[in-house]
Amino acid sequence: MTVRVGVIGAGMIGQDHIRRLTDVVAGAQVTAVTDIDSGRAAETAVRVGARALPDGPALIAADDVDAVLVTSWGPTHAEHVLNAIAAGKPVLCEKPLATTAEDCLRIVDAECSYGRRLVQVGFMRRYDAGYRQLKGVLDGGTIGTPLMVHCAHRNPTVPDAYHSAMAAQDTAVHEIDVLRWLLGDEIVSAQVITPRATSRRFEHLKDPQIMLFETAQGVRIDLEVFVNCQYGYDIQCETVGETGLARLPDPAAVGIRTAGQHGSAVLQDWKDRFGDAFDTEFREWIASVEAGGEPTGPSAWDGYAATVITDATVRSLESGQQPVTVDMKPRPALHGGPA
Ligand SMILES: NC(=O)c1ccc[n+]([C@@H]2O[C@H](COP(=O)([O-])OP(=O)(O)OC[C@H]3O[C@@H](n4cnc5c(N)ncnc54)[C@H](O)[C@@H]3O)[C@@H](O)[C@H]2O)c1
Ligand SMILES: O[C@H]1[C@H](O)[C@@H](O)[C@H](O)[C@@H](O)[C@H]1O
Repeated sequence: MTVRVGVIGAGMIGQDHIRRLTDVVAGAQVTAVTDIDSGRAAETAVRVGARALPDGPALIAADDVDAVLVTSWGPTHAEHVLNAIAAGKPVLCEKPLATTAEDCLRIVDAECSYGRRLVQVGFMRRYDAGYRQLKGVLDGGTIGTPLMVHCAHRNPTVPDAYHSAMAAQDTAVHEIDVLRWLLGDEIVSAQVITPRATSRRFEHLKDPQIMLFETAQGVRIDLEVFVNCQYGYDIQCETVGETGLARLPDPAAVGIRTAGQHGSAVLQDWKDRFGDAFDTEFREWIASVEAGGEPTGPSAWDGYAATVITDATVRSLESGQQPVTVDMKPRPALHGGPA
């Protein structure tokens, strides 16, 4: 069976995922595209042999759409995801699930009322080969009980439109999701500290930022977010346990020795660093839709948790850099809570 996918939002990442569904992932076909820029939707549809539809509701209702991909702007996600649940169609929503915790909860509640999981959130790091190896080591008990995690998330530069809260909402949100998954633990408090600011930033931006998280089991996480580091796109994650240490592998790169030096190139772009992870994410999502089962990836609950934790992180940044308690609602039975 070919899974027929309708795409809402044909911008930067929407185009990349349309290419992925068309050229990379077997068993999928993009049959419908919509964008508030109707010219962009029409041009994209012609290119991939799909139909351009006027808006999200028309696309979700279409008979030739089995599953929905939401890649529009964050504030519009909740409406499209709620409509997909109402239509009983599986939906993969790029992060964030919604921009407010209240909207995330409405989605969680709608799914619970529907009675089965339909929603997957686009946290692609869970599909990265290195993170999966790291999780295998932690779950296998090789380094004993985890005690501390040291992370860094560095981008070479960011545009003027990137503001200080985005360090949590847009950037650290990837660590927030992947660390909850890696540790099988919940983040219960967040704090931000701002060191000396780099001169290579737009004036309004606090950069770098150090984020400190604590989990329910008492694991301490420190995360450096430095989005104007100049030298490359660099993701580091080192877990210290009772009997050892496990480090996320760097992407494979040719070692070069020349002119009395040795070294290797550092990637410059997150699309290169996580391109394979996105491919795996989409392969596994399409396989789950084809099998008619529930999605196996990050859930609506994970989307809710990420939004609540990023909200607490931003509150710490904006209110004196003190620790802020993460206030999460009880987990429903559909998402592993008590029956
Ligand atoms: N997983 C990741 O690492 C990752 C990376 C980049 C972006 N994203 C997320 O993907 C989403 C899109 O980001 P982008 O960089 O592609 O943005 P973009 O601005 O390039 O594209 C968004 C597109 O959605 C369209 N759009 C907006 N509202 C719409 C609506 N209601 N209906 C139909 N179309 C609508 C816009 O016209 C635009 O073409 C964001 O939520 C972003 O956070 C995730
Ligand atoms: O939207 C991007 C993307 O999510 C990247 O993975 C992250 O490194 C960037 O900081 C962020 O701005």
